[in-house]
Amino acid sequence: MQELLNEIAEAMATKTERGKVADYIPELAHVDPNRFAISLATVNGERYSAGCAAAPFSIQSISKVFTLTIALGKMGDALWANVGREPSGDPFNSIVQLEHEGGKPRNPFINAGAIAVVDAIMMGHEPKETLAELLNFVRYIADDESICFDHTVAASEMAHRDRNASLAHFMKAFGRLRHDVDKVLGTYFHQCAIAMSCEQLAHAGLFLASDGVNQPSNIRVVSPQRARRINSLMMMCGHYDASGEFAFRVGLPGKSGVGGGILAIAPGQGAIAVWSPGLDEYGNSLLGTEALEMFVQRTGWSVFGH
Ligand SMILES: NC(=O)CC[C@H](N)C(=O)O
Repeated sequence: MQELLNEIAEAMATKTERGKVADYIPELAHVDPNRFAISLATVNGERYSAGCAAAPFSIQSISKVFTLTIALGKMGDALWANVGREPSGDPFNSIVQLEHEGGKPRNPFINAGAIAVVDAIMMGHEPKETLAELLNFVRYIADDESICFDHTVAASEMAHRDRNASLAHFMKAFGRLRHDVDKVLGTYFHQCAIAMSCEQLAHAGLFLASDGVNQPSNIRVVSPQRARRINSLMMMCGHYDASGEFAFRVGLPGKSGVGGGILAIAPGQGAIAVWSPGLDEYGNSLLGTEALEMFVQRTGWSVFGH
């Protein structure tokens, strides 16, 4: 397995077409597009990495998996009153469907859906309390107390919030958000600005590969049914309007972020985190997807087999 990850990292190092680093959040534009990392954490407790797998990066929308998990823990199926479970077929920051669909976002992984999820988690509390809860959860599932928010990235996104603010205000106008819009956005931007390495992310995702049980601690995080459902949502919606393409090429539940990370879950096998900052036109990591495609071709770990 170590050899395979080395091979993947070497293959990615030779690529000249590396995608485009996100610059609509100016702070993300400074990241070196030549960086690459891959980490695998298996359900048997094995760990393999190649590239700069200990380097933290902005996890961005990958955080939406963690907030969804917390929200389902707090309110269970009541969450679905305000967030749907269908792929949107539109870009991650699109507003168009909200108007026709009563302000209810299609799924928890597009921006509107994630903003609704964070509003649901707040439950009348202040942003800093919600963020402390989120950080504790992420540190717990990654078994790493060093994980932090990158406040510079959060501030950069707050300063350029017009698009996400539009989504939030629009939903609020439909009565979908309970809290003050700026407080919800501040919480959402910090959530997206969590910095993690591929090693930490693969560890954090392991409970989803393991029927809801964190490894190696053997502590249950969610029920097997909930793990299955979160994986289904990642498969159908985790890459926005390129979710079908990702399923076609990789065939694993996956969640991408505009920081260039992807967390992929191979149920019963392990969690794989990849990072390459350059994005394709849908905002998903170009080489991260290629690396995962190579990984499943060689391991046969796609949920659809070889
Ligand atoms: N796709 C993403 O990673 C988007 C997250 C980013 N924080 C945003 O709201 O635009």
